[in-house]
Amino acid sequence: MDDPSIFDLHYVLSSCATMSPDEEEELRAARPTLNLLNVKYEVSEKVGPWWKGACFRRSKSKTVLRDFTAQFRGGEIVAILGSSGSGKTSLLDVIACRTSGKVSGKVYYNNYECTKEVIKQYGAYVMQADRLFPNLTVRETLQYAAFLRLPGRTTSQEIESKVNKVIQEMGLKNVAESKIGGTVNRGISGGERRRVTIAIQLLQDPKILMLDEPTTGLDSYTARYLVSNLADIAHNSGKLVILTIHQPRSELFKLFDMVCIMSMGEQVFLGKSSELVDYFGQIGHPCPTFANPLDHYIDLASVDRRNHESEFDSATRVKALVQTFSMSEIHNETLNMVMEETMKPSTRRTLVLFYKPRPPNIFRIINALVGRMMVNLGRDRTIYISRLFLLSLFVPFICAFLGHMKTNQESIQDRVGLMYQSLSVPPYVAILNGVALFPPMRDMYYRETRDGLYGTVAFMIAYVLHIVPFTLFASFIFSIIVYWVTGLYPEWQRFGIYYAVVFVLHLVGEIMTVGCMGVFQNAQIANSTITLILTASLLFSSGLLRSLESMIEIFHWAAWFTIHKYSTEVLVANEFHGSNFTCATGPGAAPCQFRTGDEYLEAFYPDAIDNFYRNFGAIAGFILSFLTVTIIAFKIRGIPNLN
Ligand SMILES: Nc1ncnc2c1ncn2[C@@H]1O[C@H](COP(=O)(O)OP(=O)(O)OP(=O)(O)O)[C@@H](O)[C@H]1O
Repeated sequence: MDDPSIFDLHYVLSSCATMSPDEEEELRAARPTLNLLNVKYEVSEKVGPWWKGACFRRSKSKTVLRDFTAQFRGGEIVAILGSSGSGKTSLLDVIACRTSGKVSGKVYYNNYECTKEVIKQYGAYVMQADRLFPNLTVRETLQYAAFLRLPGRTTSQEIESKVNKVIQEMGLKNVAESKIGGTVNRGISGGERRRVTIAIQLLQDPKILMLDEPTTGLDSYTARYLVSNLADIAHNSGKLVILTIHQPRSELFKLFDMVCIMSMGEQVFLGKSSELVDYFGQIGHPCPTFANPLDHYIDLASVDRRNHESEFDSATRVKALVQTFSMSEIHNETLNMVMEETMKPSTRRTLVLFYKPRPPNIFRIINALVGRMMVNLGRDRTIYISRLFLLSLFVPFICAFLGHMKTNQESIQDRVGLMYQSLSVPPYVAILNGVALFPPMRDMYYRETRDGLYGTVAFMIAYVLHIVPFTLFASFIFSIIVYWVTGLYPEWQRFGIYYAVVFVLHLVGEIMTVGCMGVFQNAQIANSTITLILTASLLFSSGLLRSLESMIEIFHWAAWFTIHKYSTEVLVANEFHGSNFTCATGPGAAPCQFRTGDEYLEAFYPDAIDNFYRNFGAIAGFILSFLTVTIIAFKIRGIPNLN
C-alpha cells in the first residue's frame, strides 16, 4: 500500500479539520507546484596556487544562477536546455537542495519552503552517471533499493508489487531477470541501465522527479523512448518531471510541455514548448525552415568563446535576449502567478511536519546492504576467488623459504622472520583487496547517502560484516598451512591465537584502507599512504628488525598507538614461551645465545607474557578504533561532487 501523502486528499482533509472551505477547494484544485522567485545561486571558488592552503587562497564569488523565476506544475514534463555551463545542473541542485553555495530568493513547493526535508519526502534526483551493482539482476537491484527506500513497515509483498509497478512503468519487463552488467561482463544496454536508475527513484513515488542529462550517451531512438516514457509518467501520474538536456533532437521537442532555455545562469526563455517558436519569431529571431528549433535557439543563446571578438558579440546578444525575455508578457505572467502563489498564507505549512514516513531502521538497512554486497560479490568469480585466496598466494613462498623450522639457535632468527611475515602479509593483502573492491561500494554509498537513505555508520558496519566471513576463511587457510608446515609451537590452542592475530591484521588492514579511501578519492594515493603507514608501524613498533630499546624515544611513544606493537608481543609470547632451543657444539657452531624461548622473551619482550591478555584485548580493540576513525574520516570528508 502506498503511504499517505499531502496529495492524498482524504488523508489531508481528515488531518486538517481547521481548514476553511475555501482552502479545501484550493487544495482540491492543487497539483504539485514548484515556484521559484528571483532565485540567485552564488558559489565561491578558491583562486591561487594550491600550495598556499585553503586558508590563504583568495575566495572568488561566482553567480551561477541569477533572477530565476518559474512555475512548474505536476503533470508536466519540463526541459531545461542550454549549452554547457549555462547553469542547468545548478538549477536542479537548487531545487533539490543540494547546493554548495549561497541561495537567495524563494523556492516553494506547494507553499512549503523547499527544504531538504521536503525534497527528501517528495522529490527524487537522478544523476548523470548510473551507479549500479553489475552482478545483480534488474529485479534484485530494485528489490534492494526498495528495502532501503520504503518505510520500515513495508511488507515483502508490498515491496514486490512496488517493484513490479516500476518495472512496468519503465518498460523493463523483458530485462527484469537480466544482470545489470559492467565493463567486463555485458549486461543490459545503456538505455536500460538508465531506466533502472530512474526506476529506483520512482520506488518512492516522488512528486517531483529531477533528472540531470538523462539522455547523455544514448542513441537518438533510445533517448526518445526514454523521454516519452518520462512524459507518460508525468501525464499519467501527475508528477512533475524536470530534466536537463544538452542537445535535444527535434523529435523530442513535442514531448516537452515546458521549455526553459538558459544561458550564463539566466533565462532566455521559459514557457510552454508550443510558445517557443512564436516568441522568438516575435522578437526577431524566426526559426529557419527545416531547422530544429531547440538546436537553433540553444545556439542563439550560447556564448561563443573561440576568440575575444566573437565572445563579446555573442555575450551582448545573450544579454539582449535575457533582457527581452525579462520584459516579455510570458515572463510577467509567470512572475504574477509565482508572486500570487508564494504570498498566500501558508496554513498547510505544518503538514509536512505532521506526516513523516518512518524510515527503515538501522538493522533493516544493514541487512539490505550486507545482502546486496554479498549477492554482488558472490556472483563475481574473480572477486570471490581474490577475497578467499589472495592471502594464500603468499603461503608457498613463506613455506618454501623457511621449510620446517628446527629448534636450533639459527631457528630463532627464522622464527623472528616468520613473525615479521605473519605481521606484514595479511594487512598488505587486505590493502590490495580494499583498493580494488571498495571504490564501487563507495560510489554507491555517496549516492545513496546523498539521497538520505542511510548514514556512514550503517554503511561501514555493513561493509565490515560482509568482508568478515571472507577474511576469516582467507586467514584460516593462510594460518593453518604456515603454522603447521613451518613448525611453530605444536599446540592447537596456540595455533588458535596465531590465527586470531592474522585475522585481525587482515581485517584491520582493509578497514584502514577503506578509511584512507574516505579521505583520498584517488585509490593509488590511498594505497601508497596506507602502505607507508603500515610499513612505518611495523618497523618502529614490532622490534623484529631492530630492538625497541635501541630506537629513539619518540618511536617508543608512537608504538603505543600501533596495532603492531601489541600483535608482535602476542605472537612472540605465543611462540617462544615454554619452547627450548638446542645449542650445537664444535668448531663453526652458532653461539648458544638462548637455551629457552623465555630467555629470548626476557631479552627483547620482557612484558610480553605478563601483558599477554592485555595485548590480545588491545588488538581486538583496534578493530573498533579503526572502524571509528574510518567513520569519522568519511564524515569529515563529506560527499564529493558526484557529477
Ligand atoms: N560548486 C561550484 N563551484 C564552482 N563553480 C560552480 C559550482 N557549481 C556550478 N559552478 C559553475 O557554474 C556554471 C554552471 O554549471 P552547471 O554545472 O550548472 O552547468 P550545466 O549547464 O549543467 O553544464 P553541463 O551541461 O556541462 O553539465 C559552470 O561554470 C560551473 O563551473
